[in-house]
Amino acid sequence: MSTPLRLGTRRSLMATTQSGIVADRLTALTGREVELVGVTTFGDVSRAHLTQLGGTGVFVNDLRGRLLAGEVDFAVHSLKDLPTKQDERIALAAIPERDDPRDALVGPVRLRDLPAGARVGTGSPRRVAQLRLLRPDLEYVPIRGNADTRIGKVTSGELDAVVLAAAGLARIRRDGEIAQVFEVGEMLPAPGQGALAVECLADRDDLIELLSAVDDPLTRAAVAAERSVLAALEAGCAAPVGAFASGDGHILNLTATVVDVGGARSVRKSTSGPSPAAVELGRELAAAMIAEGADTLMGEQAH
Ligand SMILES: NCc1[nH]cc(CCC(=O)O)c1CC(=O)O
Repeated sequence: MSTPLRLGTRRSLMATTQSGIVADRLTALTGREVELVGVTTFGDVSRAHLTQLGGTGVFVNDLRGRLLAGEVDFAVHSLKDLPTKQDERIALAAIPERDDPRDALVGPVRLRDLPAGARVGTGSPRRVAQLRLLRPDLEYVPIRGNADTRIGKVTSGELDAVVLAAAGLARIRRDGEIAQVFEVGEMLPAPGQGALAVECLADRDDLIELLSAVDDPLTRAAVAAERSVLAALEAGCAAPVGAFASGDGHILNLTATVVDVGGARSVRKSTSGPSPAAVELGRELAAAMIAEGADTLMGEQAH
């Protein structure tokens, strides 16, 4: 009997749910037991300073610190929170099959049925920018906090609706309150949205091999293309950049957009190409978008 693998996870419901799903799938496929190790990250204890600390990257870095310290064997992150530049000491050992990549509106009615002037909460420039294209007559209110806190502002009447990732809502079992799931054509998700990243130390070859059991090559190719767009635009997770790719393992279809935060102008382009060239596909699409002025839309805050 081998010892259980230690999976480091934040203690939030969303984090423990997604860690538990990966743990169960790994055990089912490999027979290896997994033990969840709850970790309180620096980002969890000093939420107020999250903006100064550099957004969700703090959670990722804290869990990576536990890997480097040998306290846990592997970690599961929301892929869209990973910086585009990989730490070479850490291996992205698996990208499991993606959940719903789309954004969702939590509120009483669909976006088109909200009255003019309705207050819609979202902290994401990407969502605000695309929502402004759909409904320029609404008021967009920046909000922070976890998904429960955000939904609470609708329940309390402080806001009329909030927009969150459908996958995250499902993981905290609040998807019953979704009034509308946006089609990717009307609201491009963040690169990697709905996907998970399984990381361990880069020098643990046996563990990387074991974790590859939960890897999904179709998802891996799609998110590689999406993240390549983001990297080539030199944009971070707070940039008004949406990207979505899907494919059959041979051909990958990729669409990306950059919208100026005022929602007045946008650049949007699609392409397709062979799946193994996912990274090049994303890079070329970004270059074509920059040629159409995408970089001038991002503003200072995107860098
Ligand atoms: N930035 C926070 C974050 N990171 C991952 C998710 C949702 C789940 C996912 O995209 O996999 C969320 C919340 C949200 O955007 O609504």
